[in-house]
Amino acid sequence: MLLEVKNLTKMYRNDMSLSLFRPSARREKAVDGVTFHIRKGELVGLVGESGCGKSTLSRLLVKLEPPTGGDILFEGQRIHPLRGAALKDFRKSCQLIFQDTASSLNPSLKIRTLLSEPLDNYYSLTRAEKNRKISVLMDKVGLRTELLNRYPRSLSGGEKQRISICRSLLLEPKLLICDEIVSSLDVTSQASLLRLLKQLNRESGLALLFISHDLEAVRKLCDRILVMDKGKIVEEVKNAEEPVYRHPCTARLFSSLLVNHPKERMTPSPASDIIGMEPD
Ligand SMILES: Nc1ncnc2c1ncn2[C@@H]1O[C@H](COP(=O)(O)OP(=O)(O)OP(=O)(O)O)[C@@H](O)[C@H]1O
Repeated sequence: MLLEVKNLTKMYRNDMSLSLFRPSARREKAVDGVTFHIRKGELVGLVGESGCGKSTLSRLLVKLEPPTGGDILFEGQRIHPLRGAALKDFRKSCQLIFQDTASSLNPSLKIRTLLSEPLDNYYSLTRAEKNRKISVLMDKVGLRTELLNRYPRSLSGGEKQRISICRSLLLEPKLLICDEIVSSLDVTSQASLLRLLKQLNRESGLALLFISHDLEAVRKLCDRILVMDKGKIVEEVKNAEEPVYRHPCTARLFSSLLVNHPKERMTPSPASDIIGMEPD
C-alpha cells in the first residue's frame, strides 16, 4: 500500500466574536475521522463542495500541518515522527501541487534556476546530466526549452503551472497530490495537462490524488472518486461500475453531469473531448 490514512482529524480554533470583552472561540473539525488508502499507481479523485476540508486534508497528507488525531502511513511508515533524512525522502516521494503554486515561483529567478533547485537539493548531478533531465521533462510536459532563460513573469498561467509540475516531477515522486491545479487554465491547457498526468501514470506508475471542482475531469481521469462532505469521506464511487449514489452530497455534486436519466449517460465536455477519453 502506498498511502494509508486512518481516522484523520484536524480541528481549528476559530474566533466567533470580534468583541474584546466577550471573546469566544469555536473548535471546528475541518477534517473529521477520514480513512482511505491509495495503492501504487492508482488514480484517485477527491471531490466535495467548497469548504468541506479538501485542501486541509492535502496539507495534512504532505506533513505541512500536524493532524489533531489519527495516522498517515506512507509505504507502511508513519509520517508523523519523520525527521531529517527520512522526512526529506518522504517529501521527495510525496509531492503536493496546488492552484497557487505557479504564483509562488520566485520571480527573481530564471526558469533554469527554478528547475535546477530541486535536483540540486536531492541529487549530485553534473551540469550536463541536469540539463538533460530538465529538457527531457520539459519536452514531456509540452514546454519549449527557450523558456529556461526567461523569468516567471514573462510566462503564461498555463506555462507557469507546467513549470511547477515539472519541478515536482523532476524528483520522480511516487504520489502526486494535485489540489485544483486545472481550474485556472483554459480548456485546451486543462486537457493537455490531464493527458500528461494519465501518460505519466501509465509510463512510470505515478499515483495521483486529484482534487478538483471539475467533476467531469475527475471522472475521466480517476479509477476511484472519494466524496467529501463536512470533513468526512461520505462515499467512494468506483468508475468502472454503474454509478449508484447513496449519499445526498454525491447525488448533488454529480447531478449536473447526468443526462438522459435513467441511463445516466455522461455528456462529454470540450476538455474531455480533447483529452481523448471516451465517455463511459
Ligand atoms: N488555517 C485555518 N484556520 C482556521 N480554519 C481553517 C483553516 N484552514 C481551513 N479552515 C477551515 O476549515 C474548513 C475546510 O477548509 P478547506 O480549505 O480545507 O476546504 P476546501 O474543501 O478545500 O474548500 P475549497 O474547495 O473552497 O478550496 C473551512 O471551514 C475553513 O474555513
